[in-house]
Amino acid sequence: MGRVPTKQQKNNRSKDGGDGTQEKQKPSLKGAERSAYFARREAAKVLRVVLQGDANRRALASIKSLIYKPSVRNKKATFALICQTLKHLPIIKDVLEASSILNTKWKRQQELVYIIVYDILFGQAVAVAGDAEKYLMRHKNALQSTLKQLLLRRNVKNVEQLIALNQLPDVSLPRYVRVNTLKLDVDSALLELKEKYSVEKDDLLPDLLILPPGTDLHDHPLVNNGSIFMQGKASSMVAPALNPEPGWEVIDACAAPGNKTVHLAALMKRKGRIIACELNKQRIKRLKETIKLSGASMLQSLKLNPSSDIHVLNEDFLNIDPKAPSYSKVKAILLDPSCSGSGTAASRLDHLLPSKAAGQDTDMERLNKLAAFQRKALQHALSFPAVEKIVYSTCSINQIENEDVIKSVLPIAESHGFELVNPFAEWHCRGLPVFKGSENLVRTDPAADGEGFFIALFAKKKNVQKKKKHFFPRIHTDPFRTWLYYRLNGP
Ligand SMILES: C[S@@+](CC[C@H](N)C(=O)[O-])C[C@H]1O[C@@H](n2cnc3c(N)ncnc32)[C@H](O)[C@@H]1O
Repeated sequence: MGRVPTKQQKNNRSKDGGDGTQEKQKPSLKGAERSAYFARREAAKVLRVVLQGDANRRALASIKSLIYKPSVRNKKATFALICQTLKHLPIIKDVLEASSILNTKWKRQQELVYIIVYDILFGQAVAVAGDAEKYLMRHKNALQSTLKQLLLRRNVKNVEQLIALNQLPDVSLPRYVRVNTLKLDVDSALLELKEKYSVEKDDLLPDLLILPPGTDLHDHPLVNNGSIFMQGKASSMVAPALNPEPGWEVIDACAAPGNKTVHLAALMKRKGRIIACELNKQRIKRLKETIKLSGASMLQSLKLNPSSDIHVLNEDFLNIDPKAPSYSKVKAILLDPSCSGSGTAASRLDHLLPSKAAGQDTDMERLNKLAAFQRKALQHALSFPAVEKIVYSTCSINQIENEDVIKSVLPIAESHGFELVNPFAEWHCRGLPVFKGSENLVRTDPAADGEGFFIALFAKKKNVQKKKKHFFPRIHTDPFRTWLYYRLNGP
């Protein structure tokens, strides 16, 4: 399975066999056996992070993003091994439990055990190499006969039928890439990609290109040098929905990893200022990397005010004082808060995770907490004095995080002079019809569009903007106009 590691890679291998645990001795292996040995340990490391994140309901990263880290060398083999192991995990766990072969030592290395048991029961032949392989291969017969008994008990003929009992449909998405116009124009990107792939322009977003499903671009030079970003269509719709003008000051309220921040920078054509606010210190690093890769420049201080830059702020958005002079000119806010991620679960392969198997993700307490934060953050965004537009987005399909949030803040938004507007008139999929005006909301459908996103755009009513400029300053000196103003606008 996979490539033989290079000399450099061999030297770089950690002394612990890659799974965080000491193995007595490095086995002397050759060729494919050696590759499989290391792929299992790389896969076990990623699987540990994925399963721990899933168990805590706090995933630090998706399977794909962990695989694409430079530390994972044999990406293809490792990815396949993790997906297959996760797909078979309920069966593997049942077999291990029923066969009672794991003592405390092996339970501490359970991710590596899962991977090896996958290979023993369903995958490739396992060479007796490495302590874990040796141990599990000694129990090969017990594992195989326990699996047979399991199939009998569940009344299925084969493993495929057992898996099919709790599987979600496969999603086969086109590969979308957003051209980073800070570095490359769309036609040049199209030409370069066309040399190798079949590529089309998207009909809604001018900087988006569509490639066939499964196109593997993670090592493509245009991706590596930041000329294109592997970003889905729904995610690429959020910054254009806000459509900030070059020269504006904009806050990206929940910014990391920064895909939408740098999209804003591209749309603003290097003119204006973006404050990229992110609470999580660990994610600030990712945010800065994204900005660096995009070619946008980063500011160190909010006080400086050059023509175009991104200022990264490690801060709770809710703690930013809207009345502070530094924010007095903020004209637009992009609010893409933490959400359940239910709309991108399939593309992130979350359906393979234990907590999501058989549609168990109905943790209402968590959803209520998320919705409470989303409402608070949106209300906070509405209180910035000079703001003219706010875009709110989630990658969730849950009404509680979407329409319900908008409905609950709508009276406050209207009291600040905002209305809901429709950012993409021609878009086919709209918000759930749970209040008047929900036809302005944008949804993307996980089945038809591959991902379930939600976008709401608030804009200051035109007459409010105008009156503030021309009419309001005079109301103190003209009683009739003061009366008329309040008649028309309310208190
Ligand atoms: C959905 S992600 C944003 C994705 C980002 N807009 C992009 O397109 O790359 C939400 C982010 O908000 C951050 N966050 C959560 N609560 C926050 C808060 N109170 N203030 C600022 N950032 C917050 C999370 O750490 C997370 O990085």
